[in-house]
Order: sequence, then structure tokens, then C-alpha cells
Amino acid sequence: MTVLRIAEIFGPTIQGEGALIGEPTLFVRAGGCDYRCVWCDSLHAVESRYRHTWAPMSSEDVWAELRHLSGDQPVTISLSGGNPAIQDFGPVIALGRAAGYRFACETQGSLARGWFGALDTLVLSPKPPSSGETVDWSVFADCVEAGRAARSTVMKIVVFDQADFDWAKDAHARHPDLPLYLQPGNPEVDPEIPVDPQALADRLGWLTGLAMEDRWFTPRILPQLHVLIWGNKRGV
Ligand SMILES: C[S@@+](CC[C@H](N)C(=O)[O-])C[C@H]1O[C@@H](n2cnc3c(N)ncnc32)[C@H](O)[C@@H]1O
Ligand SMILES: Nc1nc2[nH]cc(C(=O)O)c2c(=O)[nH]1
Ligand code: SF4
Ligand SMILES: [Mg+2]
Repeated sequence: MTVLRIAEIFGPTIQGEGALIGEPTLFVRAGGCDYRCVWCDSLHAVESRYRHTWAPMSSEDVWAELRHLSGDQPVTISLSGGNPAIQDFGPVIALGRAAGYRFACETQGSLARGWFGALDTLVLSPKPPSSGETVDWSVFADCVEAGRAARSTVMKIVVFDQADFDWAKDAHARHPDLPLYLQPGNPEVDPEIPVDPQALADRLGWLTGLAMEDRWFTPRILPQLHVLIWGNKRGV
């Protein structure tokens, strides 16, 4: 039996980011990540000092909680983390899909998994220079390949500064067939500190301005809608 390490399961809420923005969604946040992005907004699912808060759950346990939270109404499930690709979510996806649920997964593209092909939406989010991480583009291409059987695969890039923006153009040039979504970075990720919605709006305006000045009309540019609504509150 596969035992999963789960940091949290929450919802229903709306998907706040990217291709499925606004979509009613339940989230499964896997514990553990092979990256340490300096601006990560989900460190409680990344750093080993939070490991004691991650629950060991079987695929059946996870599925039972998803049925409970959804009131048995089929809905989209987003697998996030941490890096969900570290673990085997194939059995959870099989259980949910058999009952008419749809599955998306958010991952940085550092580990390719066979179960990517069983997803409705694979969101690959390669990390720009401001993260402090370096993308292995060969493994990233393996992830795109593993997702060939998924309904759709998209690329979502967080942009904090001009260097990230320039990098996003290069990243898109490597995989021009993937629909591209850009979101401005949120510099304040402490759940105890309130976010400043105007500061987030200013970042969105800045990012939009960069793309429009360059007449770069390829990406969709979106805020983190849940952060605008609820700030850095967890479980929403
Ligand atoms: C917390 S990550 C978990 C999934 C996976 N590890 C990844 O990075 O794609 C989910 C999404 O949040 C984004 N994200 C994390 N911290 C952020 C921040 N401070 N501002 C904006 N987006 C952020 C990530 O880039 C990713 O697209
Ligand atoms: N509402 C909502 N939308 C999200 N989109 C991506 C999230 C994530 O942390 O993976 C997230 C999240 O935590 N909440
Ligand atoms: S890859 Fe995702 S979860 Fe991991 S540290 Fe970076 S943003 Fe956080
Ligand atoms: Mg998040």
C-alpha cells in the first residue's frame, strides 16, 4: 500500500492561479520538496522542520477526505505541495476519475512521473532566477513528455523582476507549444503579516506593462486571486 505524506487537504475553494483560475477546486498539498525557492509561499509543506505536521495517509484515506469535503459532488482536485511529483498520486487519481472528478497538478518540472498522463491539467512551473533554483531543462522536457497523455499541459512562471521576465521569454521559446501564464511574485508570504492588495496590484500592473511595451502578446497575465481575497491565510 502506498503511504502518502500529506501537509493539508482543503477546500472547496476557487483555484487562484493560472489556467484554471476561478474554478471550484479541492487542494491536496503533498509534504516535501526537492527545491528551496527563496520566496516559497508554502514552506510548511517544504521544510523538514514541519515534517511532524504531515499526515501519513493511504490513497484511500485521501480519497475518502476528498469525497467528504466535496459532499460527493465531482469537482476538480489540484495536487500541489511541496512537490507532488515526489510521491505516487496515481492511485488517488484513478479512484477520483472513476467517480467523475477531474485532476490538475502543480509541479516545478524537476521529476517526471508516469501518472502525469492521467491528469486533466498538468501545470509545469519552472523556477526563474529570483527563486535561487536552477532548472534542469532535460528533466523538464521529460515532464512535458510524461504529460503527453494529459488533457492539457501548461507553463506558469512567477515573475519578480526584469531578469525573471527575460528568463520567461527564453523558457517559452524552449516549449512554445505550452500555453503560458505569468503571475507576479508575492514578496510577503508570512501568514501572520497582512498582504497589501495595492502593492500586489502594482506588481500586476508592472508585469502587464513590461509585456505590453514589448508587444509580447503570448502569455496570459494573472494575479494570485486567492491572495487578493484572503492574503496569506492557509487552507484557502
Ligand atoms: C507552492 S507551489 C507548489 C507546487 C510546486 N512545488 C511548484 O512550485 O510548482 C505552487 C505555485 O505557487 C507559486 N508560488 C510559490 N511562492 C510564490 C510567491 N511568493 N509568489 C507567487 N507565486 C508563488 C509557485 O511558483 C507555483 O507555481
Ligand atoms: N485558492 C488557491 N489557489 C491556489 N493555486 C495554487 C495554489 C498552491 O499553493 O498550489 C493555491 C492555493 O493554495 N489556494
Ligand atoms: S518548488 Fe514549489 S513548493 Fe518547492 S520550494 Fe519552490 S515554490 Fe515552494
Ligand atoms: Mg500557493
